[in-house]
Amino acid sequence: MDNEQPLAPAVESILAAARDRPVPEGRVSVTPRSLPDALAAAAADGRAPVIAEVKPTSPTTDGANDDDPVALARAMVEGGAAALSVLTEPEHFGGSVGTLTRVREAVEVPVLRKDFLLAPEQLDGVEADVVLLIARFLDDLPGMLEAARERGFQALVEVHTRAELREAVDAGADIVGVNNRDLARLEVDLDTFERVAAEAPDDVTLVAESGLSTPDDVRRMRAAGADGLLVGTAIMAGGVEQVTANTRRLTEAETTDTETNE
Ligand SMILES: O=P(O)(O)OC[C@@H](O)[C@@H](O)c1c[nH]c2ccccc12
Repeated sequence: MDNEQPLAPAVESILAAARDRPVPEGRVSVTPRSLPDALAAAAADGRAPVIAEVKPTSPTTDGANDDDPVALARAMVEGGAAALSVLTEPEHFGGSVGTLTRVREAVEVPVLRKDFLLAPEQLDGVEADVVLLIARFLDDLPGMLEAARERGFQALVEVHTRAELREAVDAGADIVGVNNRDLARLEVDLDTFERVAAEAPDDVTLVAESGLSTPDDVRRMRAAGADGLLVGTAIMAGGVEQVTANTRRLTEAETTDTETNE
């Protein structure tokens, strides 16, 4: 555990709930859809490689989006999303593992399980193509990475600082997300990705996470080396009838038309 600044109270509360969650029975064994391949295929197709996130609510969002998660997910894929992320944290993000299963059955793109997983047994209980591992919360990151891979998962290791990036790379992470939101103040700063990504080895798949809302943000993160862009709030805004357009606006950020129009 990396103790820089104290965590925000909301994050402490999320972690306490994560520690208390019942351990799922059994053990999953996944045949994953490749996230790096899906991101690369989108980029080769001229689409900005967006991972669109089904996030009904969050500690930094007002209210909740009650639209059907499967309808939202389909709308995101229709808008060109290369992959999806589904919150499964129940108490603070309105997620569930059942939602993830239904979404993964409904789409063909890779699906990331977004949750606060602290121990290997918590990886069980639901299949996903990718699991999120947050470096700051894991005392034994290499152990969690190994446990994830033993079950067939790909792992997206989330970092916020250069020190955490080194930790992730040393642990053998090959997909790294840089969260622009800091877990101490819950504030977003897009410089974070630029600063941290500059230090990443070339063979790591890099994902820029949080706070991306405009085509300019997408182009900025791509210029700084992002292979993927994780976007929740800006895509969820307006509900299901808006989601396809919200997604398309970002996936088309790199086409000539969009650039000349803005
Ligand atoms: O809604 P945003 O700002 O587009 O962010 C999406 C995603 O990065 C964010 O939900 C997130 C990043 N890391 C997390 C860890 C747990 C829960 C959520 C997250």
